[in-house]
Amino acid sequence: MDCSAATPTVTQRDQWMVEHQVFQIYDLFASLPRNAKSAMLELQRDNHMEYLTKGLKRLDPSFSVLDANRPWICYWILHAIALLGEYVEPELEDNVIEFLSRCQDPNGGYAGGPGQMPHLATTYAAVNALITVGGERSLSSINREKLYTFLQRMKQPSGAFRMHDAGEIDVRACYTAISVASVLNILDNELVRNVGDYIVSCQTYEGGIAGEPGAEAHGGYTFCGFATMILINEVNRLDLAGLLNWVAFRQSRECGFQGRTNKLVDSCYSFWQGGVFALLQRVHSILDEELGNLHSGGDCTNDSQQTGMTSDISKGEEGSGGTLSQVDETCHSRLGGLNAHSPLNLNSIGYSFIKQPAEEEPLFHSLALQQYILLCAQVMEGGLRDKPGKPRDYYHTCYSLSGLSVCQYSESPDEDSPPLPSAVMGPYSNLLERIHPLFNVVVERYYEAHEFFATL
Ligand SMILES: CC(C)=CCC/C(C)=C/CC/C(C)=C/COP(=O)(O)OP(=O)(O)O
Ligand SMILES: [Zn+2]
Repeated sequence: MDCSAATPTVTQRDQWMVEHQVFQIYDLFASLPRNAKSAMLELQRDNHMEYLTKGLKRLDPSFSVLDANRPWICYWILHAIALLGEYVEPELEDNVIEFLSRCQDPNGGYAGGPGQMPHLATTYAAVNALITVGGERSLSSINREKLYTFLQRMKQPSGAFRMHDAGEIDVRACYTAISVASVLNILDNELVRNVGDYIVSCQTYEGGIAGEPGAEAHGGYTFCGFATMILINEVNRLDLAGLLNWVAFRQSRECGFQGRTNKLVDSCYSFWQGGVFALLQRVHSILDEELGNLHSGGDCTNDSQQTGMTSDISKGEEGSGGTLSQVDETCHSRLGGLNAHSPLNLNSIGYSFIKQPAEEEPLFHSLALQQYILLCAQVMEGGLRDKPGKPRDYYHTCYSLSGLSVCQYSESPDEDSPPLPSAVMGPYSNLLERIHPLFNVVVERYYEAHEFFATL
């Protein structure tokens, strides 16, 4: 993924061409009889599996040594397979573990390929891929001590992180660092220090979050910044009402999401923007409280008594031992997130977050987004694409399916409430596995990793 090559604002003609192609598909769909409609909406599971498995087999070491993206390809493919509720053959899993171990730098972190420079993005991809494979051999292949040293080295005096030695400082770097530290149970106050200041400085006048201060709000960075703020327990420092307003307007006439204002719809934003909604559903009381403050002039002590907030995300796990959160119910601690008085178990935030039921209905049009993914992004022969006219690829397959899963579970407040058929567009057999929206790994695989690393 080349994030430095952002394309300029689209012309009206580009927009019309995409709308034309998409609406032609919707018109055709509308004209079909019932059974043909349902065939068109069906997730082509077998074809997706064939496309994904072929890709994994091509990852073998003879693949170009210059390719710096292979941990990403592992993650995109393995996660897509996991979303489909499938497993890969043990031999292929062994190849992945062995290959990623060769990408692991002796001084910590994962590079894009063996012998290359460790990088935070490929570290995130490798860790998520190994969690998705699961099992003792896969999880114990991650050198957490060295990884912690790598994260410390990437940490900047300002609090933000660099992607790699002498690399760029941005919101992606903050998210990938905090996400891996959290899931591996090595997150501490030192890594968290001032990250929140940096992310807050990246929230723009539009309400979304940019890659760096002064840049344009974008879905990819908004997801990264928002998820980071939750993982470090400082989410209430963001302007959540502004964020919600910005992301709500990113669902386009074509029913999918665009990444930023005046840009084209693209299926990968089904996750980057859809994931923001999944997170918002679980911090809704904080949003309500911010809105209440706006209207009441800001007496947040009263608001805290009304909503009982604070306690939710930062409470930690019951009975997990160690330093469970006793965050005091003061305005300062809630708005400041971490402070010296709160012995918060930072590493339990991801777990508590997913265990707590969603507080709100989805605030985007879930069925419309599913329609875009199934009718416009799905390639019937296998794989998913950005939009009609584009070729399929593993990145869009992974993030379209992640977004589809977010949609399907968007009305199920917790794990004990499986989605109703009305929440799943097309046949119920389209139902994917549920993800943990802070990390984007299938929730069952996340639990296994959480338990494994909690005991180390
Ligand atoms: C975890 C991790 C590393 C996350 C990365 C998040 C992410 C997708 C960031 C987006 C980067 C970016 C500015 C793309 C714009 O490309 P573009 O101009 O081609 O696309 P656009 O027209 O849709 O904006
Ligand atoms: Zn895309």
